[in-house]
Amino acid sequence: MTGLRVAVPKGAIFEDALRALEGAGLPVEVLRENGRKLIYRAEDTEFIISRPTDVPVFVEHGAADVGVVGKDVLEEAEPNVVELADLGTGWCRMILAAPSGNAESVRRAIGRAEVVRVGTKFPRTARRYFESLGRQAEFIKLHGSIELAPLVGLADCIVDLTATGTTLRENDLAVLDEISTSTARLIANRGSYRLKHREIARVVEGIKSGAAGRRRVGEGVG
Ligand SMILES: Nc1ncnc2c1ncn2[C@@H]1O[C@H](COP(=O)(O)OP(=O)(O)OP(=O)(O)O)[C@@H](O)[C@H]1O
Ligand SMILES: O=P(O)(O)OC[C@H]1O[C@H](OP(=O)(O)OP(=O)(O)O)[C@H](O)[C@@H]1O
Repeated sequence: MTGLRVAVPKGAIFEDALRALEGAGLPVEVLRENGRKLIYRAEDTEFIISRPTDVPVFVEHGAADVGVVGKDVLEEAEPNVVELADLGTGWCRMILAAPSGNAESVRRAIGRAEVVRVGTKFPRTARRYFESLGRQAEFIKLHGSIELAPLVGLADCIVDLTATGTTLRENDLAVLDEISTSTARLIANRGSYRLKHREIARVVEGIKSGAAGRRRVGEGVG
């Protein structure tokens, strides 16, 4: 019995988010219906299904009490929310990459402080990275298939996520630098965290103990 509204991201981290929320005692089974509904109710918990990048928007504005979102999205959007737990899943890397054949010339261009064109879904993250190098760049905002940009002359390089490396490999792109790593996080609305502290703390505890188990399993691999 939580009385919480929970924002769940569709896409890459949907299943992991369900498993973590389930481990924290939330009645997520209803979300496995596979329909087109956007709101699901079970017991006194409400789940809303949103685009991953919109999860912090719903949470910041109080339209959801808590939500699950990648750290990469939090670093890009810097929403005014409380970050409460690391789910330990949805691991990926934010990288700078360029076509293998151009990788060295792009690296040299950045080294010479030439203004390179960067295709990315994460322009603020990319800008911060170039600023940390003391370099300027032109950022071209895209919403998907970022790897395409340098292959068709839209950009010299990209700042994007990679997990298995398959997309980079199949499109013949090389990693020039790793900017950060990301895993899925539980976030809460600031007001909800005060008003529904006990309910949210219970979810956080459940997720943290589940995440510890997930890390132990992961550590045993390889
Ligand atoms: N290939 C991947 N493997 C594992 N996790 C990933 C991968 N790509 C992204 N992620 C993680 O999952 C989150 C959601 O990614 P997904 O690809 O489902 O979103 P999206 O459809 O691009 O989002 P939106 O449409 O809202 O911009 C990312 O923010 C990141 O934390
Ligand atoms: O290293 P990999 O395992 O191949 O994963 C990397 C891909 O996953 C994400 O794309 P997504 O699937 O979200 O599609 P998108 O291009 O439409 O954003 C990311 O933007 C990469 O393109």
